[in-house]
Amino acid sequence: MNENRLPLADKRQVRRAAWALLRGDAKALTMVIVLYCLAAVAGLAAPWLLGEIVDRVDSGAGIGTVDMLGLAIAGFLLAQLLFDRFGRYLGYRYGERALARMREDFIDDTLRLPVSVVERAGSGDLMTRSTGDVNTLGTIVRQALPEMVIAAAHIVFILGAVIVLNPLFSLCALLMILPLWLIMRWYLRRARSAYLAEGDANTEMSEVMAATAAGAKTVEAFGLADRRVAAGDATVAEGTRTRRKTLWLRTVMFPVADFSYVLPMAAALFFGGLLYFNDVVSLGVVIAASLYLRQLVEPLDQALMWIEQLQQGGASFARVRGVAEVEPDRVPSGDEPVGDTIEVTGVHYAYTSGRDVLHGIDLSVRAGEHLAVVGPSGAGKSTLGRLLAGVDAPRVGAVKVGGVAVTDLDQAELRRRIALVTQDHHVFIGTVRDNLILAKPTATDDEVLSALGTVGATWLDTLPEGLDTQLGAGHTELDAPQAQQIALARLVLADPHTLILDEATSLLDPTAAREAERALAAVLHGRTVIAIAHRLHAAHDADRVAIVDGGRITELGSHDELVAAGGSYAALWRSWHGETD
Ligand SMILES: Nc1ncnc2c1ncn2[C@@H]1O[C@H](COP(=O)(O)OP(=O)(O)OP(=O)(O)O)[C@@H](O)[C@H]1O
Repeated sequence: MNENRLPLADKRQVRRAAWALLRGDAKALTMVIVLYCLAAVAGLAAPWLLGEIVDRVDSGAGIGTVDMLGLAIAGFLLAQLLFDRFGRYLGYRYGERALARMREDFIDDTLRLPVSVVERAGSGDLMTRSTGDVNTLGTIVRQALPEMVIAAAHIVFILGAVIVLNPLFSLCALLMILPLWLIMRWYLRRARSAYLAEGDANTEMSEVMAATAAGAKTVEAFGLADRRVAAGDATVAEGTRTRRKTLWLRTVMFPVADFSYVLPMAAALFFGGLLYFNDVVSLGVVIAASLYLRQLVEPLDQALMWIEQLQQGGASFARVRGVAEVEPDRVPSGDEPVGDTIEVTGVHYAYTSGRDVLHGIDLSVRAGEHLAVVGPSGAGKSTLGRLLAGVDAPRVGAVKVGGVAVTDLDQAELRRRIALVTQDHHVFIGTVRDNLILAKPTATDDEVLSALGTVGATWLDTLPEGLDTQLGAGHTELDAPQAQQIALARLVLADPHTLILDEATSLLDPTAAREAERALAAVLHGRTVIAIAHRLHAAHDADRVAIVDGGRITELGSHDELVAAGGSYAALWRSWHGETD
């Protein structure tokens, strides 16, 4: 497995998490189990009462007794129905609540993940866990779990009833348990890989067919028909082979299971008959025991049906819980920064060990200074930005704010001081207000409006419901400059003293960029700004410019100083200036 992938929870962690999930609503769960047990107990009455009827009629009882016992059977069946109905009702509600708790925990765990871990794992991994795996768990918690508990309650009580009736008959049940256990073990060991292979073969088959159909003209032009037919034949052959394998598994498993189901009843009738004729048990007991053993079939069948799902659920739970097992990438030291100066000393950084992309960066940015970082593609500018913003920690050296390493600060504390602004300006589904107050949950409407005013978001007045306007897919959609203004207004509300801008305006078209830069200028005012810039005029306006090349700062000074020094910045400036002239 890719070492950057998010971890999987091990068996012990899955067990602990499942237990915590079940215990989270213990009262409701107890109630559900009690109702299921009552339903199972009520279900035991009918076979026993039928046996009683036979015994009593055998010993000369009249129609009145039969009527009374028949009525009792009806009563117990009704009770079973009611217990079962309320048990299921509460069980499904319990399942929904457990699922909601699990989803909330998953979101909490996801939000706690260090940014660098998510980036390395890739968002696809997290997406699969939050969709596919959470849905699988939904089916388990909603359906498989209640059905398994119901089945387990029935199995336990039916076996208990058989033992109470006559322990000899419980041996008949064993006749079924052993072959069932063996065949299921045999089946489950092979089923997973066989079904996965069948799925893969199906995918391969449709891909080859689709490619042949899509490229029909090319196939014809180059006379590739025979080769494509051969490729198609090969995938069909593989599809047939894998299907035969799964079919074979089923044709062994189902008959053995079906045969196992009838064994106890047949044995109960055979041995029961012998015992009856030897006056060891009454006819009623034989009938009741045979009916109980017949009753075992349904819950066992259900349990077997869900076992495979539960196995899949276990794998999904390991993936979902794995997110909670990611270690935090920092432990806050509790030190309070003194002042807002940023100091970078002797910083080296490598994405892959042994290959540094920053080779000893020293830099001091005083509070309120505007520093532009320029340099060729791949020079390490963004990497430096990430270290300054505390997303990653340097391999060697230190990045400090007010004398404290940025990665020694608690995440929330760090974001109150330093914010990284990139090209991504996400607008969340929700109202305009929701989109803004996530930067400062306590912000009043006046503060929100003032923040939007600062970044020149005059379009707010044209929205149908002002701050209450719903944004996002299916609602009001904002264009790129508006989305950027939302992002900038969030910064105004969050009010960090330092902003790291990583090409924050480069994705916008030039007209939009000018507008955005005006908004940006309003936000930057009075803060320390480290701007990774494509456009040299941003460098011209900065207090100082740092040229990063090959993972080192090669030039550092004011625009005028660097132009006067006649180095690479001066050359760049001359060529850019010349071009724009
Ligand atoms: N996630 C990553 N994993 C491995 N290497 C990376 C990663 N991100 C960047 N690099 C490498 O680190 C070096 C510096 O990249 P960085 O993105 O910091 O440069 P940059 O100066 O910002 O470039 P650009 O202007 O093109 O964005 C490059 O060689 C790049 O290939």
